[in-house]
Amino acid sequence: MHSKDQICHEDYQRTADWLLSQTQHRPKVAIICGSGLGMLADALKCQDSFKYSDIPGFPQSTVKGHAGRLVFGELKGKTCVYMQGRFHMYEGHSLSKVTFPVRVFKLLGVETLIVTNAAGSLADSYNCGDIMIIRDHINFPGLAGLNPLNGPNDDKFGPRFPPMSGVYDKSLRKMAFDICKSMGVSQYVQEGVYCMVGGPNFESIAEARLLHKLGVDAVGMSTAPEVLVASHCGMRVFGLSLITNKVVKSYEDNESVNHEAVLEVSKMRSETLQALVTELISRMDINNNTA
Ligand SMILES: O=P(O)(O)O[C@@H]1C[C@H](O)[C@@H](CO)O1
Ligand code: HPA
Repeated sequence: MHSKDQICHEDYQRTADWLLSQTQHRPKVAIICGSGLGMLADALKCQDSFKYSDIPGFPQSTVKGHAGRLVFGELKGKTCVYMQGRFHMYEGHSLSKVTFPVRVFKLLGVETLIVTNAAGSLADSYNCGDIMIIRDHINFPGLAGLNPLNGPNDDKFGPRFPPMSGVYDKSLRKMAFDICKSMGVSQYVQEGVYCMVGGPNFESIAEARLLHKLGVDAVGMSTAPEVLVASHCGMRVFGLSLITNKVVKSYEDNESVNHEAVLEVSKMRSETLQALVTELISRMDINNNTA
C-alpha cells in the first residue's frame, strides 16, 4: 500500500490470492447486493462465505442492510460470488476502497458484474416496488472530479481514458426483459437512467426537481463507481435498481423517505429479484473453470 488512499496492483492481488487459497470456487459472475438485498445470495448452492473483517485488505460495511459478507457458490451450474453489502462514499471510504472488490473480482477471473441497488424514482410513471433495468447512468460525483480512476492509471486493468458509452450490456438487458415477461412481472419492470449522488442525505425538493429535469429516472448513492471500474477492466455489466420510494418533488407533499422504508420495500421484492437474477445467470453464456 502506497498511501492511505492509493491502492496498488499488489494489494488487489494479495486479497485475490488469499481468497483463491480459501475456496475452490472460481467465479465468472459477481453480484453486488444493494441495500436490503443481501438475500439474493441465498439461492447459491455449496456456499463458502467470508466476513469482510476476515478478508485481508477488504473494507468494512457500516450500513444497516449490508451484512458485510462475501459468498461464493454455484447457481444452476455457474460459479458466482455475491457481495452481501457494498461500500459507499458517504461512509467515509475513498472511491478506491469503494471499488476495491471489483478489481479483486477481476483477478479472480470474473467476467460479468451484476450490480443491484435501492433507489428513489423521479420518473412520474414509476411506482414503489418497480424494478428498473439500468440503461445508463449519470455519475454526479464523477462529473465533479470524484472518480475511482483518478491518479496514476494501472494499465494492467485498463486504459487511461475509458469510454463510458454502451456500458450496460444490451443483450443482457434484453434477456432480463424476456425473463420478466416469462415470469409475468413485466407490469412493474422499467428501463431507465440511474443517477448517483453522494448522499447520505436524501434529496431536497429543489434537487429532486433538478434531477427530474435532467432526465434521471432513479437516484441512489452507489453503483456508478463500481460500474466504471468494472467497465475499465473489461467486464460485462448489468444493473438493476429496485425503486424503494418515490422522490418527493412537490412542496405540497408531506411524505419523506427514510432508510427503514427503503429496507422494507427491498424485502418485499426480494423473491422476484432473486428469481430474475438467478434465471439471468443461468441463461448467460459462461464457461465455468474449476479450481
Ligand atoms: O447500496 P444501495 O445503493 O442499494 O443503498 C441505497 C442508497 C443508500 O445507501 C441507502 C439509502 O436508503 O440505500
Ligand atoms: N435517494 C437517494 N438514494 C436512495 C433513495 C433516494 O430517494 N432511495 C434509496 N436510495
